[in-house]
Amino acid sequence: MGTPAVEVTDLVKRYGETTAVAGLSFTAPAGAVTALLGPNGAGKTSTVEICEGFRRADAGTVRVLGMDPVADAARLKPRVGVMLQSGGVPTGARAGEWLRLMASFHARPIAPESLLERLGLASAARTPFRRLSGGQQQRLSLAAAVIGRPEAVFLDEPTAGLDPQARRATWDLVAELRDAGVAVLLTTHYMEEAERLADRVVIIDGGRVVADGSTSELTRARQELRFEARSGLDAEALRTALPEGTRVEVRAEGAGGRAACVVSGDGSDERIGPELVATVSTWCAANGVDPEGLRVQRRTLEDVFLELTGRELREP
Ligand SMILES: Nc1ncnc2c1ncn2[C@@H]1O[C@H](COP(=O)(O)OP(=O)(O)OP(=O)(O)O)[C@@H](O)[C@H]1O
Repeated sequence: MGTPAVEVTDLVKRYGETTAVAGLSFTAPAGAVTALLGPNGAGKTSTVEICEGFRRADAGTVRVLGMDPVADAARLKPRVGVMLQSGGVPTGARAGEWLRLMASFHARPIAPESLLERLGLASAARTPFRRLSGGQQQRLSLAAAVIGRPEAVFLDEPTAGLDPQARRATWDLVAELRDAGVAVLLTTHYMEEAERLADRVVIIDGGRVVADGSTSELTRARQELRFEARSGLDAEALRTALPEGTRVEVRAEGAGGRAACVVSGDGSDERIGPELVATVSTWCAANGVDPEGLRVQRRTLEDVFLELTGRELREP
Protein backbone atom coordinates (compact mmCIF):
# COMPACT_ATOMS: atom_id res chain seq x y z
CA MET A 1 0.00 0.00 0.00
CA GLY A 2 1.35 3.49 -0.85
CA THR A 3 1.21 6.65 1.23
CA PRO A 4 -1.99 6.76 3.28
CA ALA A 5 -4.60 9.25 2.12
CA VAL A 6 -4.90 10.59 5.66
CA GLU A 7 -2.07 10.49 8.15
CA VAL A 8 -2.54 11.82 11.68
CA THR A 9 0.47 11.81 13.98
CA ASP A 10 0.56 12.70 17.68
CA LEU A 11 -2.35 15.11 17.28
CA VAL A 12 -3.23 17.36 20.22
CA LYS A 13 -6.19 19.77 20.43
CA ARG A 14 -7.06 21.83 23.49
CA TYR A 15 -9.98 24.12 24.19
CA GLY A 16 -8.89 26.16 27.20
CA GLU A 17 -8.60 23.69 30.06
CA THR A 18 -10.10 20.81 28.08
CA THR A 19 -7.75 18.52 26.17
CA ALA A 20 -10.08 17.14 23.50
CA VAL A 21 -7.40 15.25 21.57
CA ALA A 22 -4.45 13.99 23.56
CA GLY A 23 -1.78 12.65 21.21
CA LEU A 24 -3.72 10.73 18.61
CA SER A 25 -2.20 8.83 15.67
CA PHE A 26 -3.79 6.78 12.89
CA THR A 27 -3.82 6.48 9.13
CA ALA A 28 -6.65 6.08 6.62
CA PRO A 29 -5.78 4.38 3.33
CA ALA A 30 -7.35 4.93 -0.10
CA GLY A 31 -10.06 2.48 -1.12
CA ALA A 32 -11.07 1.81 2.47
CA VAL A 33 -13.54 3.01 5.08
CA THR A 34 -11.84 4.03 8.31
CA ALA A 35 -14.16 4.66 11.25
CA LEU A 36 -13.31 6.74 14.28
CA LEU A 37 -15.53 5.07 16.88
CA GLY A 38 -16.02 6.45 20.35
CA PRO A 39 -18.55 7.86 22.80
CA ASN A 40 -19.72 11.48 22.80
CA GLY A 41 -16.88 13.83 23.68
CA ALA A 42 -14.14 11.34 22.73
CA GLY A 43 -12.52 13.84 20.37
CA LYS A 44 -13.76 12.49 17.03
CA THR A 45 -15.21 15.72 15.65
CA SER A 46 -12.17 17.75 16.71
CA THR A 47 -9.90 15.26 14.93
CA VAL A 48 -11.92 15.26 11.74
CA GLU A 49 -12.29 19.05 11.72
CA ILE A 50 -8.50 19.37 11.92
CA CYS A 51 -8.19 16.95 8.98
CA GLU A 52 -10.70 19.10 7.09
CA GLY A 53 -8.64 22.23 7.77
CA PHE A 54 -11.42 23.86 9.84
CA ARG A 55 -9.44 23.78 13.07
CA ARG A 56 -5.79 24.07 13.83
CA ALA A 57 -3.93 21.49 15.85
CA ASP A 58 -2.07 22.54 19.00
CA ALA A 59 0.55 19.90 18.32
CA GLY A 60 1.17 16.99 15.98
CA THR A 61 0.83 16.73 12.22
CA VAL A 62 -1.96 15.93 9.79
CA ARG A 63 -1.45 15.09 6.13
CA VAL A 64 -4.32 14.68 3.70
CA LEU A 65 -3.34 13.37 0.25
CA GLY A 66 0.18 14.28 1.31
CA MET A 67 -0.71 17.91 2.02
CA ASP A 68 -1.31 20.18 4.99
CA PRO A 69 -5.08 20.79 5.38
CA VAL A 70 -4.60 24.46 6.33
CA ALA A 71 -1.56 25.57 4.30
CA ASP A 72 -2.64 23.63 1.18
CA ALA A 73 -6.40 24.24 1.58
CA ALA A 74 -6.87 25.66 -1.92
CA ARG A 75 -5.18 22.71 -3.59
CA LEU A 76 -6.99 20.18 -1.41
CA LYS A 77 -10.49 21.60 -1.74
CA PRO A 78 -11.36 20.12 -5.15
CA ARG A 79 -9.97 16.71 -4.11
CA VAL A 80 -11.65 16.33 -0.73
CA GLY A 81 -15.33 15.98 0.26
CA VAL A 82 -16.56 17.17 3.64
CA MET A 83 -19.83 16.44 5.42
CA LEU A 84 -20.24 18.53 8.52
CA GLN A 85 -22.35 17.52 11.52
CA SER A 86 -24.05 20.90 11.30
CA GLY A 87 -24.95 20.64 7.61
CA GLY A 88 -23.08 23.65 6.25
CA VAL A 89 -25.78 24.50 3.65
CA PRO A 90 -27.35 28.01 3.52
CA THR A 91 -30.83 27.77 5.04
CA GLY A 92 -32.61 29.28 2.03
CA ALA A 93 -30.89 27.13 -0.62
CA ARG A 94 -33.15 24.64 -2.39
CA ALA A 95 -31.81 21.09 -2.30
CA GLY A 96 -31.56 20.58 -6.06
CA GLU A 97 -30.17 24.05 -6.78
CA TRP A 98 -27.56 23.66 -4.08
CA LEU A 99 -26.38 20.36 -5.46
CA ARG A 100 -26.23 21.73 -9.00
CA LEU A 101 -24.17 24.65 -7.70
CA MET A 102 -21.80 22.27 -5.89
CA ALA A 103 -21.53 20.15 -9.05
CA SER A 104 -20.58 23.24 -11.09
CA PHE A 105 -17.40 23.63 -9.03
CA HIS A 106 -16.08 20.26 -10.16
CA ALA A 107 -14.68 18.98 -13.41
CA ARG A 108 -16.35 15.56 -13.38
CA PRO A 109 -19.27 15.67 -10.94
CA ILE A 110 -21.82 12.94 -10.30
CA ALA A 111 -25.16 13.97 -11.86
CA PRO A 112 -27.10 15.86 -9.12
CA GLU A 113 -30.42 14.23 -10.06
CA SER A 114 -29.03 10.72 -9.68
CA LEU A 115 -27.65 11.55 -6.23
CA LEU A 116 -30.97 13.06 -5.14
CA GLU A 117 -32.70 9.90 -6.35
CA ARG A 118 -30.21 7.58 -4.62
CA LEU A 119 -30.55 9.34 -1.32
CA GLY A 120 -34.36 9.57 -1.42
CA LEU A 121 -34.34 13.34 -1.91
CA ALA A 122 -35.88 13.60 -5.39
CA SER A 123 -39.25 14.80 -4.06
CA ALA A 124 -37.50 17.40 -1.92
CA ALA A 125 -35.40 18.90 -4.74
CA ARG A 126 -37.30 22.20 -4.68
CA THR A 127 -37.50 22.46 -0.89
CA PRO A 128 -35.34 25.06 0.88
CA PHE A 129 -32.77 23.58 3.25
CA ARG A 130 -34.46 24.93 6.40
CA ARG A 131 -37.70 23.15 5.52
CA LEU A 132 -36.07 19.76 5.03
CA SER A 133 -36.30 17.25 7.89
CA GLY A 134 -33.13 16.64 9.90
CA GLY A 135 -32.53 13.39 8.04
CA GLN A 136 -33.03 15.05 4.65
CA GLN A 137 -30.62 17.83 5.58
CA GLN A 138 -28.06 15.22 6.53
CA ARG A 139 -28.44 13.35 3.25
CA LEU A 140 -28.14 16.58 1.28
CA SER A 141 -24.90 17.36 3.11
CA LEU A 142 -23.66 13.88 2.23
CA ALA A 143 -24.60 14.38 -1.41
CA ALA A 144 -22.76 17.72 -1.47
CA ALA A 145 -19.68 16.08 0.06
CA VAL A 146 -19.42 13.39 -2.61
CA ILE A 147 -20.73 15.11 -5.75
CA GLY A 148 -17.27 16.13 -6.96
CA ARG A 149 -15.95 12.52 -6.89
CA PRO A 150 -13.38 13.38 -4.22
CA GLU A 151 -10.33 11.24 -3.46
CA ALA A 152 -10.87 11.54 0.28
CA VAL A 153 -14.17 12.05 2.11
CA PHE A 154 -14.74 13.11 5.71
CA LEU A 155 -18.13 12.23 7.15
CA ASP A 156 -18.95 13.31 10.69
CA GLU A 157 -21.69 11.08 12.15
CA PRO A 158 -23.23 10.53 8.69
CA THR A 159 -26.18 8.45 9.87
CA ALA A 160 -26.93 9.92 13.30
CA GLY A 161 -30.70 10.05 13.69
CA LEU A 162 -31.48 8.60 10.25
CA ASP A 163 -34.27 6.07 9.80
CA PRO A 164 -33.15 2.54 8.81
CA GLN A 165 -33.88 3.02 5.11
CA ALA A 166 -31.91 6.27 4.87
CA ARG A 167 -29.10 4.71 6.90
CA ARG A 168 -28.89 1.83 4.45
CA ALA A 169 -28.86 4.21 1.46
CA THR A 170 -25.98 6.07 3.13
CA TRP A 171 -24.08 2.86 3.83
CA ASP A 172 -24.53 1.70 0.22
CA LEU A 173 -23.20 5.00 -1.09
CA VAL A 174 -20.21 4.91 1.27
CA ALA A 175 -19.41 1.33 0.22
CA GLU A 176 -19.52 2.40 -3.44
CA LEU A 177 -17.12 5.27 -2.78
CA ARG A 178 -14.74 2.85 -1.10
CA ASP A 179 -14.99 0.43 -4.03
CA ALA A 180 -14.18 3.32 -6.38
CA GLY A 181 -10.91 3.87 -4.48
CA VAL A 182 -11.95 6.76 -2.25
CA ALA A 183 -10.48 7.09 1.25
CA VAL A 184 -13.48 7.43 3.54
CA LEU A 185 -12.92 8.68 7.08
CA LEU A 186 -16.07 8.74 9.17
CA THR A 187 -16.91 9.27 12.79
CA THR A 188 -19.59 7.28 14.52
CA HIS A 189 -20.75 6.25 17.92
CA TYR A 190 -22.79 3.42 16.40
CA MET A 191 -20.98 0.18 16.90
CA GLU A 192 -23.08 -1.56 14.22
CA GLU A 193 -22.10 1.11 11.72
CA ALA A 194 -18.40 0.60 12.39
CA GLU A 195 -18.80 -3.19 12.30
CA ARG A 196 -20.74 -3.30 9.05
CA LEU A 197 -19.07 -0.56 7.10
CA ALA A 198 -15.52 -0.04 8.23
CA ASP A 199 -12.46 -1.84 6.94
CA ARG A 200 -10.54 -0.30 9.77
CA VAL A 201 -11.83 0.86 13.14
CA VAL A 202 -9.96 3.33 15.34
CA ILE A 203 -11.53 3.25 18.80
CA ILE A 204 -11.12 6.58 20.58
CA ASP A 205 -11.76 7.43 24.19
CA GLY A 206 -10.74 10.56 26.08
CA GLY A 207 -8.84 11.93 23.07
CA ARG A 208 -6.65 8.84 22.69
CA VAL A 209 -6.64 5.78 20.46
CA VAL A 210 -7.42 2.78 22.64
CA ALA A 211 -7.47 0.25 19.79
CA ASP A 212 -6.96 0.22 16.04
CA GLY A 213 -7.53 -2.57 13.53
CA SER A 214 -10.08 -4.40 11.43
CA THR A 215 -13.20 -5.57 13.25
CA SER A 216 -11.98 -9.16 13.25
CA GLU A 217 -8.56 -8.11 14.55
CA LEU A 218 -10.16 -6.09 17.32
CA THR A 219 -12.62 -8.76 18.36
CA ARG A 220 -9.94 -11.38 17.64
CA ALA A 221 -12.84 -13.23 16.04
CA ARG A 222 -13.45 -14.56 19.52
CA GLN A 223 -16.68 -16.33 20.24
CA GLU A 224 -18.89 -16.09 23.27
CA LEU A 225 -21.88 -17.99 24.48
CA ARG A 226 -24.70 -15.74 25.61
CA PHE A 227 -28.11 -16.11 27.10
CA GLU A 228 -30.57 -14.11 29.13
CA ALA A 229 -32.00 -15.28 32.43
CA ARG A 230 -33.92 -14.03 35.45
CA SER A 231 -31.71 -11.89 37.62
CA GLY A 232 -30.10 -13.67 40.56
CA LEU A 233 -28.26 -16.12 38.33
CA ASP A 234 -25.40 -17.60 40.36
CA ALA A 235 -22.44 -16.88 38.09
CA GLU A 236 -19.96 -18.42 40.50
CA ALA A 237 -21.87 -21.71 40.64
CA LEU A 238 -22.01 -21.85 36.84
CA ARG A 239 -18.30 -21.08 36.59
CA THR A 240 -17.36 -23.99 38.84
CA ALA A 241 -19.35 -26.35 36.59
CA LEU A 242 -17.31 -25.31 33.55
CA PRO A 243 -13.73 -26.14 32.49
CA GLU A 244 -11.04 -24.28 34.39
CA GLY A 245 -10.30 -20.82 33.01
CA THR A 246 -13.75 -20.35 31.46
CA ARG A 247 -15.04 -16.86 32.20
CA VAL A 248 -18.61 -16.14 33.23
CA GLU A 249 -19.89 -12.59 33.33
CA VAL A 250 -23.37 -11.54 34.33
CA ARG A 251 -24.54 -8.10 33.27
CA ALA A 252 -27.72 -6.50 34.49
CA GLU A 253 -30.01 -5.69 31.60
CA GLY A 254 -32.37 -2.76 32.03
CA ALA A 255 -35.72 -4.22 31.05
CA GLY A 256 -37.64 -6.58 33.34
CA GLY A 257 -34.81 -7.17 35.81
CA ARG A 258 -33.25 -9.80 33.58
CA ALA A 259 -29.57 -10.62 33.42
CA ALA A 260 -27.37 -11.22 30.39
CA CYS A 261 -24.88 -14.02 30.92
CA VAL A 262 -21.73 -14.16 28.82
CA VAL A 263 -19.51 -17.24 28.87
CA SER A 264 -16.14 -17.01 27.17
CA GLY A 265 -13.04 -19.15 26.87
CA ASP A 266 -9.80 -18.71 28.79
CA GLY A 267 -8.15 -16.78 25.96
CA SER A 268 -6.14 -19.73 24.63
CA ASP A 269 -9.08 -20.99 22.60
CA GLU A 270 -11.17 -18.43 20.72
CA ARG A 271 -14.00 -20.81 19.85
CA ILE A 272 -16.93 -22.06 21.87
CA GLY A 273 -17.31 -25.78 21.17
CA PRO A 274 -20.49 -27.87 21.36
CA GLU A 275 -19.28 -29.51 24.58
CA LEU A 276 -19.28 -26.19 26.39
CA VAL A 277 -22.75 -25.36 25.04
CA ALA A 278 -23.97 -28.76 26.28
CA THR A 279 -22.41 -28.26 29.72
CA VAL A 280 -24.01 -24.84 30.12
CA SER A 281 -27.41 -26.20 28.99
CA THR A 282 -27.17 -29.13 31.39
CA TRP A 283 -26.23 -26.82 34.28
CA CYS A 284 -29.18 -24.55 33.47
CA ALA A 285 -31.57 -27.53 33.37
CA ALA A 286 -30.28 -28.82 36.71
CA ASN A 287 -30.55 -25.40 38.35
CA GLY A 288 -33.95 -24.28 37.11
CA VAL A 289 -32.53 -21.61 34.83
CA ASP A 290 -34.29 -20.93 31.53
CA PRO A 291 -31.45 -19.80 29.23
CA GLU A 292 -33.45 -17.62 26.91
CA GLY A 293 -31.85 -16.89 23.54
CA LEU A 294 -28.89 -19.21 24.16
CA ARG A 295 -26.49 -18.58 21.31
CA VAL A 296 -22.85 -18.62 20.29
CA GLN A 297 -21.72 -15.38 18.71
CA ARG A 298 -18.64 -13.38 17.85
CA ARG A 299 -17.52 -10.76 20.33
CA THR A 300 -18.66 -7.29 19.32
CA LEU A 301 -16.80 -3.98 19.24
CA GLU A 302 -19.03 -2.98 22.16
CA ASP A 303 -17.43 -5.79 24.19
CA VAL A 304 -13.97 -4.68 23.10
CA PHE A 305 -14.70 -1.11 24.18
CA LEU A 306 -16.05 -2.25 27.54
CA GLU A 307 -13.01 -4.43 28.10
CA LEU A 308 -10.56 -1.64 27.22
CA THR A 309 -12.20 1.24 29.05
CA GLY A 310 -14.47 -0.37 31.64
CA ARG A 311 -17.34 1.69 30.24
CA GLU A 312 -20.16 1.18 27.81
CA LEU A 313 -19.81 2.73 24.38
CA ARG A 314 -23.48 3.65 24.31
CA GLU A 315 -24.80 6.32 26.59
CA PRO A 316 -27.39 4.92 28.99
N1 LIG B 1 -15.30 24.60 20.50
C1 LIG B 1 -15.12 23.98 21.66
N2 LIG B 1 -14.87 24.63 22.79
C2 LIG B 1 -14.69 24.01 23.97
N3 LIG B 1 -14.72 22.67 24.13
C3 LIG B 1 -14.96 21.94 23.04
C4 LIG B 1 -15.17 22.54 21.76
N4 LIG B 1 -15.39 21.54 20.87
C5 LIG B 1 -15.32 20.40 21.56
N5 LIG B 1 -15.05 20.62 22.86
C6 LIG B 1 -14.86 19.59 23.92
O1 LIG B 1 -13.84 18.71 23.50
C7 LIG B 1 -14.17 17.37 23.80
C8 LIG B 1 -14.18 16.54 22.53
O2 LIG B 1 -15.23 16.97 21.69
P1 LIG B 1 -15.46 16.41 20.23
O3 LIG B 1 -16.68 17.11 19.69
O4 LIG B 1 -14.22 16.48 19.45
O5 LIG B 1 -15.80 14.90 20.55
P2 LIG B 1 -16.68 13.86 19.75
O6 LIG B 1 -16.09 12.54 20.01
O7 LIG B 1 -16.82 14.26 18.33
O8 LIG B 1 -18.09 13.97 20.42
P3 LIG B 1 -19.52 14.17 19.74
O9 LIG B 1 -19.87 12.87 19.15
O10 LIG B 1 -20.37 14.55 20.91
O11 LIG B 1 -19.38 15.29 18.74
C9 LIG B 1 -15.47 17.42 24.53
O12 LIG B 1 -15.21 17.42 25.91
C10 LIG B 1 -16.08 18.73 24.10
O13 LIG B 1 -16.94 19.23 25.09
